[in-house]
Amino acid sequence: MKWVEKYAPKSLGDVLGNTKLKAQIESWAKEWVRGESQPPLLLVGPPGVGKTTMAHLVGDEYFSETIEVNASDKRSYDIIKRSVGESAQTQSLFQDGKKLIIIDEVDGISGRDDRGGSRAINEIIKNAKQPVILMANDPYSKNIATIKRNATVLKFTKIRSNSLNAQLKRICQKEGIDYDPDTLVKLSKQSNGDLRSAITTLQAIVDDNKITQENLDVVSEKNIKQNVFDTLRTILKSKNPEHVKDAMNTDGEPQFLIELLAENIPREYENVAEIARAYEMISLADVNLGRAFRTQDYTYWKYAFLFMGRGVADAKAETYKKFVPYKNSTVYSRLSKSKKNRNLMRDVTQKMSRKLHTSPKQLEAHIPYYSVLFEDNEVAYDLKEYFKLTDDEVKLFRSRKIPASVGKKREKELQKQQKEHEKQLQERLKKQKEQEKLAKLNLQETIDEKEDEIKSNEKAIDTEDEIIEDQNLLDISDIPTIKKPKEEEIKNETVVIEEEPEEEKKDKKPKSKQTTLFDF
Ligand SMILES: Nc1ncnc2c1ncn2[C@@H]1O[C@H](COP(=O)(O)OP(=O)(O)OP(=O)(O)O)[C@@H](O)[C@H]1O
Repeated sequence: MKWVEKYAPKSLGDVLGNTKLKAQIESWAKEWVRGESQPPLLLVGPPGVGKTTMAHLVGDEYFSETIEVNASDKRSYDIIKRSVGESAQTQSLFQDGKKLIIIDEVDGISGRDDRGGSRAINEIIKNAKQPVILMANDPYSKNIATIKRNATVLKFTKIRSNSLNAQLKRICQKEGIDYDPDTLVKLSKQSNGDLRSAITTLQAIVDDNKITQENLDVVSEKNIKQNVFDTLRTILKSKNPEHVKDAMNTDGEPQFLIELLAENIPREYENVAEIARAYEMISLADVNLGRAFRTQDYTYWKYAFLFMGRGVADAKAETYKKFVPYKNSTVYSRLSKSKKNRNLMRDVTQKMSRKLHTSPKQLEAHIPYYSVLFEDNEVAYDLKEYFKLTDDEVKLFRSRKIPASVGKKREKELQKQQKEHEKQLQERLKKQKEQEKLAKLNLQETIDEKEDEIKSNEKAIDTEDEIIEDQNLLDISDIPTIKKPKEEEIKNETVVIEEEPEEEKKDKKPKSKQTTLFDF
């Protein structure tokens, strides 16, 4: 069931906001009940603030019957003339209490329309013998200038976002929906005081019993000026050209509206010919939209809006008074899912690329191979830890969660491995120290040996010195004699040193000679 209806106020006390106006309407109703005729009330204000709701609750609580008509509906105008018109101008035959007449969308009627128009309505309300409540959105519409003079005008204001937020929370709690409080605050703010729009959007964005920021973002992007679901509702529910035109004042993407219409036309329209006509209209809208984009000639844009707005609205012969649960476009919910996946892919590949020193784009191509690796629980756990992935990010590779037991087991194993590693490290250090110690000892030994060697060398040198000294003390006769050169020898500039005979030399050599290290 549509939540705006399910959670509509059941009594005047449940209506949020506009409390002074509520009291004013109640005292007006009480006057009627006391038999005091009152001028009609004209409730004006933005959509979705409870004007219609309040009017109906007043009817339920103070009058015997409520008759509601739409001022812009030709069939409704006939009703006004035939039954409401009469009952509005005459007393009931049976005097069984007053009938409240509610005339909605009076700003949509045109004085030029010969079957109705503001003149007819003015006639009715001037001579009203029954309580009449009229409703309009635009207080400055020239269509209601005369009506305003004949009625008490009550201006409704937007509902505060705090009250909206509280109501949305209540609905979520009653529906057992898992909600993110920040998303509700955001939705309340962007609903711009329109409770109907807030509740409709809330119901549309529920996905898998959850309300997430992402779902809201997908709708919000297309939902800037007029809530796109309200535009959809107006096109499908109304035949009033002015209202449809106003509803088209949405900054949302026209393509999104086309998708929404395509999804919901067969939910609202029952007649096959109407459905065919409506689809023909959105097909023409689509063609013109394509032309607008291709040619950059935005005249086509205007045609696109006319086809999807007036075209679809006029495809029905009469408006349907029934409850219709509109659905968000499946195209966009699919897009929302793929947007979610794209974001996931981007986050994961960025994390992995930092570790692997490769580009995220390249990694994207390898995801299927990683998925195969992720099939094994322990490998999946190790990869998750290594790349520092979150549980949600692991979902990119495998749908099953990594069992908690695997994590505990791997942690224990890792701790054991760490201990083993530390032990090995300690042993290696110990060995290294021992080796260093041994090397030191060897070095000391070599140093000692060398020192001994040096010492013995020094000793040898001392002995040699002694020998040399001894040799210095040898007999002068050992020195070879230098003969005086003859005159002719001097002339030849040659000096002949007379050598001793070898035999004699041998005899003159020292008797013993010590061998030193240097002789080797
Ligand atoms: N003041 C409110 N208190 C509680 N619920 C509200 C209030 N206003 C709107 N709603 C919810 O929104 C639904 C639509 O409100 P309603 O039709 O009364 O708005 P409206 O002001 O008449 O809008 P419109 O001008 O478009 O007809 C209600 O059924 C109810 O669920």
